[in-house]
Amino acid sequence: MNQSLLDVRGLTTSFETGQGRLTAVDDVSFSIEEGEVFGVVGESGSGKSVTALSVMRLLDDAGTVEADEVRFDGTDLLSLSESEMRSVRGGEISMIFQDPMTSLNPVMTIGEQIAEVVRHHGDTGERAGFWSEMRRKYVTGTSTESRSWQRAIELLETVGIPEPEQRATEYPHQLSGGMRQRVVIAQALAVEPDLIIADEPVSALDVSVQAQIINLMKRSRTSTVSRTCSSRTTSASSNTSATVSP
Ligand SMILES: Nc1ncnc2c1ncn2[C@@H]1O[C@H](COP(=O)(O)OP(=O)(O)OP(=O)(O)O)[C@@H](O)[C@H]1O
Repeated sequence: MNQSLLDVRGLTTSFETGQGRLTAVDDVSFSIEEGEVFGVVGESGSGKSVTALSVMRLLDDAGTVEADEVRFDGTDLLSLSESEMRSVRGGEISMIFQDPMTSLNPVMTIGEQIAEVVRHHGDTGERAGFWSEMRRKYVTGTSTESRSWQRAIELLETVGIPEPEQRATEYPHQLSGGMRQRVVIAQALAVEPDLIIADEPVSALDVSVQAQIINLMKRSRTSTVSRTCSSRTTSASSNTSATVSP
């Protein structure tokens, strides 16, 4: 049987509210193939964000998520423990939100924020260990810190930030909105994800910058770092699923 990268069947998410139970996502099913751009479209409040957050298991306790299946690369996401799910979020699936300020730490330079993601990803991948780190530092002369910082600068360059070495030392408030969103994309790419879920990644940006960011995301899909890019560019009514092929 041909397996999709992400298979969602019968996803239903509801919230307990003061006015009773609200069903925000009602029996939604869709599949995303490797390399595919998938868009969810619908009016405001129709459940697009809640769909993405349900798949990522990022809803607070108020939300109840039920589904016949939420399977990513063969793994049933609903059956994973919270720590297993955290490693999926920090590795195979990245999420980009509408407002980059909510994703960035205001008191940390952007270079350090990306480098931290690179280090974390390296840790989960290769599990360096004290002696390998010492060998790297004193025999090859490169520490994990300097390699991850270098990688952060490369990623800033990839997402089109001018003078990346200088920018890497700056804080989020020193960047324009478009640059901040590029930084968030660089962070998302740093984990070399198989799937990027983007929740209106450009709606807070100027029209000309929107086009640049969309093009950047399209390019990342065809590069070796990111095989699949799922993008929610507009809004979907509940019970609607849409597959948009590139
Ligand atoms: N934590 C919550 N508690 C209660 N209701 C919620 C919660 N989160 C979302 N909702 C409700 O779920 C419904 C769907 O919200 P959602 O944010 O998914 O809409 P959307 O399609 O992304 O809208 P928009 O395009 O405006 O961002 C809305 O009615 C919203 O009020």
